[in-house]
Amino acid sequence: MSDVVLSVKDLTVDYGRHTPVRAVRQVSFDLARGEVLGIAGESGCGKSTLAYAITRLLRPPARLTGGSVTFTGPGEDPVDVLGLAGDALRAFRWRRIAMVFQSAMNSLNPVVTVRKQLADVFAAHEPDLPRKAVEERCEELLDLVGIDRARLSAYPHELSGGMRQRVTIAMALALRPDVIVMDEPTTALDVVVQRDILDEIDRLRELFGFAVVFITHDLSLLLEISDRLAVMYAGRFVETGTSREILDNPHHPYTQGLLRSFPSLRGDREALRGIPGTPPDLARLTGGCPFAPRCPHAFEPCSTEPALLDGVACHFVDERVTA
Ligand SMILES: Nc1ncnc2c1ncn2[C@@H]1O[C@H](COP(=O)(O)OP(=O)(O)OP(=O)(O)O)[C@@H](O)[C@H]1O
Repeated sequence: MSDVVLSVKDLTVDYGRHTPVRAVRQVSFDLARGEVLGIAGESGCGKSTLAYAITRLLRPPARLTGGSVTFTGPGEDPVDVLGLAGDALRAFRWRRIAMVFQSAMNSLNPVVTVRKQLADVFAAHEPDLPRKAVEERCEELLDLVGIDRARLSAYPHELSGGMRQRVTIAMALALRPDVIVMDEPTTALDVVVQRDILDEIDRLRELFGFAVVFITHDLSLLLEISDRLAVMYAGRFVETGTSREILDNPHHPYTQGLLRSFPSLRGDREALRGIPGTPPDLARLTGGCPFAPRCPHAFEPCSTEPALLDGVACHFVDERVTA
């Protein structure tokens, strides 16, 4: 049995047709069953676009223009996710891959009770489930995410931000998916609530064994919760490795800069230094390394874009390795 539940190869997404902006450029990764893959990068680097592409939630003007996404359930044949349509696609979402978005308020309907929002997932995907069984499943889901069952009758605005995010996690868990894609799920929450939710996600993952693609700009948070990490810049993965490798020995100058930009949740206190400059405008990429204008090590070879070799896309690193 393959240990890989999701395999993404050379995925490419453009916005617009005439002068397209390439927001995701040839991204590839394998996600093992039960593993947490963290994807880090600054605002606008294409993280959300990648998440939407994997879950088939892209909307125009975004277009998938290349690559493949393959899902393999335990003991099952691989499924070409990009080829799914209609009922097959609807059945696939939630049941196999679920998504948790940054803003719980945007994914919850403000005029519908928690009970009805959870029950709607079952109505759509398990329409034969009797009412009583649905009620029990909704209660169990709230138990799982640590919310009192009495809150089933609440409307989203009656819950705190942390509770609302727990409800969206409960919804994602409803059909016991194999993969949950989480896009900045804790960014809008204060640090203490953020910590509680991360612990909760970890506990639920231990319990159910789903794999997680966890997306955030906060690299230090990802280092804590991820087995493996991918650092994204200008639509591409520029460094990949285990969290340990990246924490102990970051190679790419951008990864090094990101690590200095966030306070470590553990370890020594160090002065924070941001990365000078701003991320590139994806509509104006020149063909060279997109990080070169901000890079302290930029030199002549950076006028061409480096390939991702042995987990890092950087001419300066390549030169040191081969020197
Ligand atoms: N609706 C749109 N139309 C045109 N271009 C878009 C659109 N949405 C995003 N883009 C382009 O795609 C790029 C990637 O956006 P995306 O939202 O995926 O980045 P992100 O890393 O998730 O950022 P954030 O953390 O701010 O959400 C943007 O920099 C922008 O150039």
